[in-house]
Amino acid sequence: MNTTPAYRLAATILHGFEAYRTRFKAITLDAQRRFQEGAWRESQQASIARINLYQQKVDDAVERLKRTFSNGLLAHREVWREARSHYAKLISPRLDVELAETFFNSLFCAIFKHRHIRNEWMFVISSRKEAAQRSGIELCRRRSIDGDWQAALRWALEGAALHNPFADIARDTRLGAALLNKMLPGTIWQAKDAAIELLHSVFYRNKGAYLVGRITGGGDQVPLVLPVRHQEHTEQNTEDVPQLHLDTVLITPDDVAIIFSFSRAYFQVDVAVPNECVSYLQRLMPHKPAGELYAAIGFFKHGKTEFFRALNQQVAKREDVFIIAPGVRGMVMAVFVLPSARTVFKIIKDEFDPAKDVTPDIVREKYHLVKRHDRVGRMADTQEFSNFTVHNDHFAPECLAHLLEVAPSTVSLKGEKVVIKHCYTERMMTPLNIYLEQCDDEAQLAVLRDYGDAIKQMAAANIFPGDMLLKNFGVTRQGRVIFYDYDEVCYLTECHFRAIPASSGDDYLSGGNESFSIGPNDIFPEEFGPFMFANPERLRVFKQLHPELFEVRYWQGLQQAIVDGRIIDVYPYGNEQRFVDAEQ
Ligand SMILES: Nc1ncnc2c1ncn2[C@@H]1O[C@H](COP(=O)(O)OP(=O)(O)OP(=O)(O)O)[C@@H](O)[C@H]1O
Repeated sequence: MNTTPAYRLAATILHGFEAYRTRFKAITLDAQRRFQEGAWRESQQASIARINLYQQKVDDAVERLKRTFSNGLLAHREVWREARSHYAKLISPRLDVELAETFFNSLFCAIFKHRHIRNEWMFVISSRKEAAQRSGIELCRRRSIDGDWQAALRWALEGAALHNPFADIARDTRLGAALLNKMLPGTIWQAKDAAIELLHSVFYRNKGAYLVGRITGGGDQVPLVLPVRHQEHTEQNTEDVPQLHLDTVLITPDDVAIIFSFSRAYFQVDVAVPNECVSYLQRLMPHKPAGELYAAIGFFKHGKTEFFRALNQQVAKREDVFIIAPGVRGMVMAVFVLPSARTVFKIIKDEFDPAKDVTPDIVREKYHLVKRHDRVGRMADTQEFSNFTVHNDHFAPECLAHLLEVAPSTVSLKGEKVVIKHCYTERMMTPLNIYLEQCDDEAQLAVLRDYGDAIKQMAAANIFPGDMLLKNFGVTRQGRVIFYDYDEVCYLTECHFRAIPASSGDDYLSGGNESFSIGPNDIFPEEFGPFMFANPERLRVFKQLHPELFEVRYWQGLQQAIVDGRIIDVYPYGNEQRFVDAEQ
């Protein structure tokens, strides 16, 4: 047996990784039961527990390393070089090699405080070529249509590992087939070789179970997602086994991409070979970076590894340079972008604008809060980086000068390198204020409706954005409005929604009226208008679309629903796409 310190180091890290994977799997596998029983509150807790799990297991493993090895040994980079090579051999039979490598990286970074990030000592580049990782495990089930789309949909639903019965599967498949008839390209609908293919794994999130795959035929393909939910009237009934229904059928790449969006909670889905599942999903959604798909199935740390590798490649291509983010500059964050990578980088400034009542620690805590919370398709996911290092000529000079000026404690020059001690990255969007200046009337109406929906859906998930200015929201390629400025977010239930007393006149905000004092959490929905829109015509349209947002009662009603434990549905597709009520 090999007992060299480097081998024992590798074996100890692997032990830590196995502990993480075992617990991750247990939480994930239990999603089937949670869905079966309609244990929605438990699902929310499981989701948070699984997000926190990674750091807990890294901390445990660091502790173990420190107990087992002397500091001198752990600080010796040559030992890590050897350990890396032992570890690569030890993990080679595994089906999740890439995740195991990321775990090794996490430990290396924890011990060396994110310094010395080099491929010699950790896995900056994966040790494995993709081709070597084919497991031979069957990912999908498949059935030809043979002219009967309803029967194929019945097979799709009944063959999924869902234990509850469908309330009316004939109706579900009839509606599903009718929708496919309307939406599928003729080349597939009429193809003799048309077939449905679905991943064996079921994707669970919130109150939904999603079957994911594709429809092929005539040399063509479309993605396919079948969202399954509990029948509404059985939901509260604890006596009966809840019955199921097919909620809609999604086949456009945009609709499917929205289901897998970076702005949603991660799926609970048991996948035998993560890398093969992600490759399959990428074939359905070619625009989605692998990193986002890893995150979507719960492996957000490995998503960060993939993101970092892709970013390095993009930077090396030198298609463009880092520039200051277009739009209004932040009072708290210095934001720059690499447009070709569709990525923004956010650095906490050394000094905040006096209008801001937060500290750097509060800002970090708010970003962390959002990371753990259900982002309901309305809040961008972020990755956190320490000691992010890039050659200085990758920056536009004015961008680098700006960062050095506003965040000198975070951004520094080391020779020709720019070292950024801490930053967040997230997907680049078009800031809503800029989008509104550029879009036509039809797009304006759609985006104003979605802006209000975004605020309502975050509120239903117990998040109040704090700062609802247009500049704090972005618009995705699919025209969805997403919130990205977290320094003032709080739980909706912590807010105190108030009406302005009739007698307070114009003095109330200045405190001129002594009988009317304002507390730190007081919020006056009647006053939202001028904060949101400088343009009165836009405000008028918005008020017509979302009048309730300006009413105290509306907000208080939502707070009560949250306190009562009513978990409000937020569908990752339009209400008009749902089959519910379709035949009534
Ligand atoms: N994901 C993104 N995509 C595109 N642009 C973005 C993104 N995030 C931020 N920006 C740009 O950077 C600006 C500042 O970002 P952000 O609002 O996060 O900073 P802040 O300092 O917290 O802002 P505030 O002063 O409103 O508190 C935004 O107004 C926008 O123009």
